Amino acid sequence: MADLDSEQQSSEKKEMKTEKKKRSRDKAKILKQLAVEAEEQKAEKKKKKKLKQEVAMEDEETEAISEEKPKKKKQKKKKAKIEEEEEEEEEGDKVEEESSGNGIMTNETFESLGLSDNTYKSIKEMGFARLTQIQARAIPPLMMGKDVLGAARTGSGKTIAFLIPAVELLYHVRFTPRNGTGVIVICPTRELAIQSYLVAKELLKFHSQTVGKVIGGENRKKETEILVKGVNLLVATPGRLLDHLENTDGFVFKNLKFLVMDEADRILEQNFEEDMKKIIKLLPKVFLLLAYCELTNDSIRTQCLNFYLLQTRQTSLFSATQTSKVEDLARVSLTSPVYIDVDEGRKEVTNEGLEQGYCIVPSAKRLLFLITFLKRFHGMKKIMVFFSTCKSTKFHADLFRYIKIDCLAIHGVMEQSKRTSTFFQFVKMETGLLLCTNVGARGLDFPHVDWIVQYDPPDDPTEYIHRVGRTARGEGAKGNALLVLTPQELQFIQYLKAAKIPVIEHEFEEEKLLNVQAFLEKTISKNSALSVSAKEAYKTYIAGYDSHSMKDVFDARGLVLKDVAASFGFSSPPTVLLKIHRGGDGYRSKREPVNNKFNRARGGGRARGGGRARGGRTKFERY
Ligand SMILES: Nc1ncnc2c1ncn2[C@@H]1O[C@H](COP(=O)(O)OP(=O)(O)OP(=O)(O)O)[C@@H](O)[C@H]1O
Repeated sequence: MADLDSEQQSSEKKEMKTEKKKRSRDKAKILKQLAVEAEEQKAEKKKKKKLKQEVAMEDEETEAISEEKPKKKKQKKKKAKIEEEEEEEEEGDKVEEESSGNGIMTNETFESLGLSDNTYKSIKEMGFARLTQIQARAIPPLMMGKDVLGAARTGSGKTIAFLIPAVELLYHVRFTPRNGTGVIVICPTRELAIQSYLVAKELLKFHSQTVGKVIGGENRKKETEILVKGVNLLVATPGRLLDHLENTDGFVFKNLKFLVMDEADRILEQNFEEDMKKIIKLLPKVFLLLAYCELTNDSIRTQCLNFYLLQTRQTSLFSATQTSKVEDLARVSLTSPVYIDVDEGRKEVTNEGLEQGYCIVPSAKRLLFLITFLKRFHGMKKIMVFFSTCKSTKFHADLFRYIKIDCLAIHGVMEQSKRTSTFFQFVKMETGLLLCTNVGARGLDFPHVDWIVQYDPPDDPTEYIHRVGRTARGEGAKGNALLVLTPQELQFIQYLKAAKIPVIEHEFEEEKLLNVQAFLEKTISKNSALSVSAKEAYKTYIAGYDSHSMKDVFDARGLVLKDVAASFGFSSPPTVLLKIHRGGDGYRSKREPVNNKFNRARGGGRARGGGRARGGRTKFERY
């Protein structure tokens, strides 16, 4: 037996060694490539800066002698101001980079946490040795039973920061299936719930406690069967969780001890708010029962009884961005919460390895710009492109496939099985293209994404932060982000800067665009399926635009329909019924004031009312 063990151990060691070698080889390869890219980018930046200075000088001269239209002049002024700020920031950044470290890791080890052997074994298998900052600061108080409000940048390991204490709690209280659910983790999207469920499953691999998920779009009957058998750690999306809480007999949740809201600011936005209120009302607030009958050691039993029966349900809220709503909930519902803001005082809210740029593209040229970009990087990089509506995502996917740009797509009006398989397909890809709505914006941990392209602008800086957070995740990781704005939308850059998001301008080079507008128009007009898809996309794009909450920047009244139509492959605007709210309160309510990160300005939180708000109007699907 001992021989077998040592044989197994040595073969495990060998496997680990080979795996480690492979990883460090991959890493070295990536680092080498990144170094080359960084050099190229540096040279490119220098060239651009010089060019900008020359253009600025020329502009100044022409401005002095010409009588420009006031609107154009205003835009130019705005641009100049932004450029000036960019340069100042670049200088400032250099000083900051030199003076402060930018890592997310600590020197603390998982061993130092005093975890159960089985949890520790899983963590070792996952390849983690040291704690990230949020883990070092959140795990100890959570394991002491405290409520935690945790904020840390995207990709910094928040998931296991709350899952490790959850697993440890279930283990120490000795939960069994018949005790039902002891931990619920609520996630805003189905894909994120699947991802977190898989991490929880890995952490529970050597434990006896059970794990499950309930998410919209999946087979409800199967979920019911699993819930009735007893799921100790349950990951859920809000709507489906509420459904089971209200309607599933045999779902035991009276023993709930720990509730986690991942992406809490999103979960507390308007379209989840009603569900969340009901969920919180239904869930127990005080521990009622423990698995103490199964404890054999009397003193431990007494300790557990004393400790846990006095406790209220532990609650924890996590996100990279926080809004006043999260703080309000924390104030009302959490018991003496521990506030952890890992990135307090950082000059930037996004990751250091992220190169962020924007490009001012005239509305009529947007599609050509995107196709030119994709043709350049397609097949060599892993790219995510964000659209504002489901129909627009679908149309672009249909079109790209037709013109032989392979792509995947994820949006809210797809069958869940297709969504899930697409999600896993993109996880596995080394290079590839994923078109998506904001279902892809939060929490998803696709490895090694090179580019995030925001083809349609985000609703606000908060959404921007989460979208770009799909790249440059983890210690030392790099990535690129590109925001496409029309000249009328330039003002959005000011909001990004106010939210501490560093973006630089990339020159729009019209002469470099692929000359395929006529080809696209012909292709779309000849293919009836594409044509219908394009019309739907065009219509929802305008409806989405009209409902934008930042009306000072994204005002549908400023759209030139002929140009918008061109970006959907039409030679003239198609005949569709458009309802633009000229007075303009849209379907989505105003943004919350910028008030993130525990009363510190960070991104712009905002309540959403778009999409299929419960009981509200169904206008178009944004997710
Ligand atoms: N201690 C660690 N050491 C190394 N890698 C880690 C560690 N903890 C987590 N990771 C890895 O870092 C990546 C990002 O983690 P995670 O998805 O939890 O980030 P997050 O903070 O929740 O991001 P987001 O805000 O986008 O949801 C994952 O691939 C995860 O496996």
